[in-house]
Amino acid sequence: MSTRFGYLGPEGTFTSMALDQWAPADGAERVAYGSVDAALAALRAGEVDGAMVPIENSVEGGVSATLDALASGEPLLVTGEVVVPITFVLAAPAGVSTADVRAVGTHSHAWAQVRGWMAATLPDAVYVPTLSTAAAAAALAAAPTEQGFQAAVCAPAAAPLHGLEVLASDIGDMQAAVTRFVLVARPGSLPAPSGADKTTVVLYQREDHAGGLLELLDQFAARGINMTRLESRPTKASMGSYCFSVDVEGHVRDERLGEALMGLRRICAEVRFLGSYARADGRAATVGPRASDADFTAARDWLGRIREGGS
Ligand SMILES: O=C(O)C(=O)Cc1ccccc1
Repeated sequence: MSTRFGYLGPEGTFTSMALDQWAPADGAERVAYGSVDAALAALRAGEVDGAMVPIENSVEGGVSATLDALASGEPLLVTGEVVVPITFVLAAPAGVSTADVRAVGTHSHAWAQVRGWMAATLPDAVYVPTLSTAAAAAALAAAPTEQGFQAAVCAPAAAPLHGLEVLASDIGDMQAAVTRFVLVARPGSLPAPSGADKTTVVLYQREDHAGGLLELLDQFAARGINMTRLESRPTKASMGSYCFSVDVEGHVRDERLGEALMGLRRICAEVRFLGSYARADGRAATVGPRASDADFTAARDWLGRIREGGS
């Protein structure tokens, strides 16, 4: 049976490029969805076997739609990550020039990354949000006069794909911008440790109290675990109620991570495990002093001995 991958479409989004990178031109079927929520709902419903969604951008930060959809609802697991360099073009149907552009359609994360260029080049242009960058390009190509915008900000490859011409290239404010995408699956078997892994969890506190976040983070720090991302997201239950979405280096099968998660399970109202997966850059985890598997196993063996009256 071939694998079916859902993704934030249509073809030509940065997410579709992440999927190209993850599953290059093998027989896997690809199904485009209009939003992150739709792609993850299709995965939960069993329409697809995996879904590629954007989670974090080096300029604009976390993708709230993805963080929130993973933090609640039927459990899902991240099974891999892909990092894609991001460059943007301004694209429009043939015959439209930069001087004609009064409004620009694109994804909110793309707009945030070209704001400086827009302020300098098209200071009066209005931003029109679309569900993805390629959705703006596809809409312009299908009905150029009905969108309320004359140009789209999208990936360079999306312009020819959707029959648009490039008015300006490389319009991103930060040359080195990258976006991190995750491949999500329904719960099942975990990827085996690769030696260079990351683990993602969402932590829900029991009650608000002084030092509460410090207590959570200390579970990692005390066991020599390096954190690579920390975001607070509203739980949506009431004003001021937050959960914490955290990436740490290592695999749940690592002794230090297993012990940290047990510590968190004791002190949190809920710990949502979102997966252990190979990190895109292949960099091995930085492990604090005396926090290797052998160190933890030796300490546990010692405890076993003294419990039996030994030393
Ligand atoms: O809209 C897209 O092309 C996406 O894949 C989401 C996105 C938007 C801007 C930067 C990175 C990802």
